[in-house]
Amino acid sequence: MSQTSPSHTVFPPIAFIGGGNMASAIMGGLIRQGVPASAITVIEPFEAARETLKTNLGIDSLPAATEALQSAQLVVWAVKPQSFKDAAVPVAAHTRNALHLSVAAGITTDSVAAWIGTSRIVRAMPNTPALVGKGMTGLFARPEVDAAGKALIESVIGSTGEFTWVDKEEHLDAVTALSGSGPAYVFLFLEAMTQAGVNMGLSAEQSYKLAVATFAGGSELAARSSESAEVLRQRVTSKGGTTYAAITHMQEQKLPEHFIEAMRKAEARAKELAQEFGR
Ligand SMILES: NC(=O)C1=CN([C@@H]2O[C@H](COP(=O)(O)OP(=O)(O)OC[C@H]3O[C@@H](n4cnc5c(N)ncnc54)[C@H](O)[C@@H]3O)[C@@H](O)[C@H]2O)C=CC1
Ligand SMILES: O=C(O)[C@@H]1CCC=N1
Repeated sequence: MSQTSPSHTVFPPIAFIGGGNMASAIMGGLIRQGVPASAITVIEPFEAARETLKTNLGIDSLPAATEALQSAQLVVWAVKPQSFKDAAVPVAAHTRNALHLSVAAGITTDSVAAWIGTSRIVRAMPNTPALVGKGMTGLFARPEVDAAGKALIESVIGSTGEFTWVDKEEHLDAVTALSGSGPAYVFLFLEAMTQAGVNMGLSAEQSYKLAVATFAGGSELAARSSESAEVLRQRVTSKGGTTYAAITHMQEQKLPEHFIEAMRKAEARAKELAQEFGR
């Protein structure tokens, strides 16, 4: 079940560990909901990233963990999986009473709990369309997270788009392969469709516009329709027509099978990340 956040949420003080792409997407959502930049504490060691946060979101960030973290009731972990363990050491002592939200791919909540000394953890897998309020996020809560904690997470993540809860933590690896990495698949298709248009004589600009609008329109039609993607596809595909020629070639080349196999690779990589960078 997909949901969006309730409106008129009052957000408590929130800290972000890591102020890169994903953190910025979530902070942008919070700011759109009316959270003042001054209510957000960010630990971000790299100066260039701190300047970007200031310029884009008006947020002042700190280069290292300080006692300022103690006021945070929610700590959002948005560092790379390989940086998580090192980042946790200086933060943990200040944040044991907070609720924690990790967006790191692969890293299990068992690892996070061992590093930060509390089990009040929600693990999330967002995606970059969160930057424009069109994100899709998978969420998993440990049993130690109560209903109020889950409601807070729904408000924070809901400010970036839609979300769905999974009952088994391992399913977040599937979510990672599907919607977490998924925007990159869309962009790869956009690149290929644009190139095809150029090869057939269209300008790059016009070709890209056609491709982007086709993805957006196809997605919107699927979202609003009660019919399956297969039926919607068949509606476009006149027997012996142009679409039939393209789809038949894709099926003969086993494009769907290759695509499914590629997503298995992403899921497997998420599990490897847990092994490589977990506790
Ligand atoms: N980019 C994406 O599409 C998605 C990313 N994720 C996850 O989000 C996490 C962050 O990814 P991005 O935002 O793309 O990476 P990013 O590289 O843009 O941001 C990570 C930030 O963490 C900072 N950092 C490094 N060491 C730190 C430390 N010790 N303390 C505090 N901050 C530190 C870096 O300077 C950097 O600005 C990753 O774990 C990734 O798996 C999840 C879903 C989608
Ligand atoms: O590629 C990655 O590892 C991260 C997780 C999902 C999207 N980006």
